[in-house]
Amino acid sequence: MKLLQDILYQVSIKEVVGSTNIEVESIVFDSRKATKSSLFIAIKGALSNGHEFIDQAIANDAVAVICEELPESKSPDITYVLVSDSHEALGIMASNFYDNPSEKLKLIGITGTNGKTTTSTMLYDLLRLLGNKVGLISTVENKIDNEIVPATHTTPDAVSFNQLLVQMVESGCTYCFMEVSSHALHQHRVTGAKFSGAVYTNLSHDHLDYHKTFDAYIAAKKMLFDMLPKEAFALVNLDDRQGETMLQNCKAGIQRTYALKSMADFKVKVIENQFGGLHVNIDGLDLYAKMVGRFNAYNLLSAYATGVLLGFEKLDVLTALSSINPVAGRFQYVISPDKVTAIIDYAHTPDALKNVLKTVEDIRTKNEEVITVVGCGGNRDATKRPEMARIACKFSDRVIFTSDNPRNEDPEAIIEDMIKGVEPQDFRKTNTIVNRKEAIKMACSIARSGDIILIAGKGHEKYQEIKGERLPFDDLAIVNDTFKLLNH
Ligand SMILES: CC(=O)N[C@H]1[C@@H](OP(=O)(O)OP(=O)(O)OC[C@H]2O[C@@H](n3ccc(=O)[nH]c3=O)[C@H](O)[C@@H]2O)O[C@H](CO)[C@@H](O)[C@@H]1O[C@H](C)C(=O)N[C@@H](C)C(=O)N[C@H](CCC(=O)O)C(=O)O
Ligand SMILES: Nc1ncnc2c1ncn2[C@@H]1O[C@H](COP(=O)(O)OP(=O)(O)OP(=O)(O)O)[C@@H](O)[C@H]1O
Ligand SMILES: N[C@H](CCC[C@H](N)C(=O)O)C(=O)O
Ligand SMILES: [Mg+2]
Repeated sequence: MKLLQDILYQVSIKEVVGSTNIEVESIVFDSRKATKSSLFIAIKGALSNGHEFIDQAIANDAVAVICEELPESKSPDITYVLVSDSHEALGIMASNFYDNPSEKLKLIGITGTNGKTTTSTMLYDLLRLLGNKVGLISTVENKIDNEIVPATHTTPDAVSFNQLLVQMVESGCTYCFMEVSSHALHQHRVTGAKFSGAVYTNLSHDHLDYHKTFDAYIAAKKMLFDMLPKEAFALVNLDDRQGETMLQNCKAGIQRTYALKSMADFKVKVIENQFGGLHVNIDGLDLYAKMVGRFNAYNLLSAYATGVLLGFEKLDVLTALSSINPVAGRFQYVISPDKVTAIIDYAHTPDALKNVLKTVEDIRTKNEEVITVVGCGGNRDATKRPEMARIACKFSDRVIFTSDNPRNEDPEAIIEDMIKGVEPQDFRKTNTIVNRKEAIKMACSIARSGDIILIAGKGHEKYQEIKGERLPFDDLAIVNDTFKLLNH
């Protein structure tokens, strides 16, 4: 229970109709979730306009409404607060309503196109190994110390996010590492939170369906750095073109860079990259890590730098990093008795796919074939489809185009979009099998001893989303079953 006037602290208000000296029991942005004494925030969304549900929220006993347009007919017992940006107001109010939980632990945000889950999970594992109670908010799962809370989004909505932080604080967590997606930043899901640090991984082609232009995508990512207070640290990848952009006008008192190629505060050198893992040199010290791929050298380095910026001893950080296991579905591989290697990887952007296939190229002997099974998600950026198909062909000997999560799109139409990117000389390498399970089975059955199969796009996901339904699906389980069946 909280007074509306306290929840409104720091919200930019244009007009108030009614009293703000009223008690609020819950804060909701979905009219269907309004109950007795709820505060309802009307949001103009991608699919519908929450302003059309104000009366429904009131019918469900909401006592106050936050909106960008005042309704023509108002209920006399309801307080209406007019704001210029409901999303922003929701972020600030959710934090106020839950007593600003982000101020009660060290919250570190990780943003960028690729590497967020890997880096935040590494940091969660690292800080636990260093003896702390830690929270994690990620695509794969959320964690309150060692309790798993299933994730629905990469970054939860403002209310769920603050609720998770409250649970972390109550469980004694002193750190929380969280992925901050560009959608979340643009929709102000984390506005109002106090970050102790922010990490930038990289920026490449994704989500142009939502942000429309690359500049708008950059601006969304930069919001995390613009939010940082003076006491915070900002850590950016200087090998990435937008690394320095993130630091422009950033108020964080500690600003540090990391890189493989450029001059930076934190540097890493890759000594060996093999299926067994990475041998790197960080700050003059050797690290043998279980992760595979040069891109993971960036993730290891940013995790190391974050550990050091949080005040931990360099050697302790490196020792802990060497024992951390890779994240599920990120370059996760199985080798059949017949020596066929199948890699399951969450690469669902052109850059990620290129990185993974280049890693395979680095490691392979060239006597074998690389067979890639790949699809693209429906209801997501369609312009990455031809790019991903072109890259798959460029770095593979054979490619099977298939479905990812078609969502509400026609899977065959998605594959047609992909095929537009195939260069004429590469057509002979390609096949289309719309059914993902059949595509994986086919890849396993044509592979000969020594060959490498890459199954890209779905990584850890345990479902396939088709027409609003999430059907059980598991790339890794299908590979294991097929290998068994084939006696490979
Ligand atoms: C495009 C997008 O990001 N949409 C997110 C957004 O929904 P929205 O505000 O656009 O919702 P809407 O359906 O148009 O409804 C507008 C408003 O009317 C309300 N409403 C609606 C119906 C009703 O009867 N009553 C009512 O009050 C809704 O509750 C909402 O407040 O806000 C919702 C609450 O936070 C999210 O669940 C929803 O995520 C959708 C499901 C989604 O798929 N999002 C993906 C793209 C996403 O966010 N992905 C990123 C990761 C991407 C990456 O980095 O790879 C993530 O962070 O997960
Ligand atoms: N630092 C990196 N640079 C480039 N590619 C990477 C990097 N780290 C991981 N990848 C590739 O991107 C894929 C996704 O990695 P990860 O899940 O860590 O990214 P993410 O940013 O969390 O993605 P999402 O936006 O879906 O949450 C991996 O499977 C791998 O192919
Ligand atoms: N967080 C990403 C995940 C994409 C995963 C891929 N399997 C797909 O469905 O496109 C998104 O929502 O765009
Ligand atoms: Mg993620």
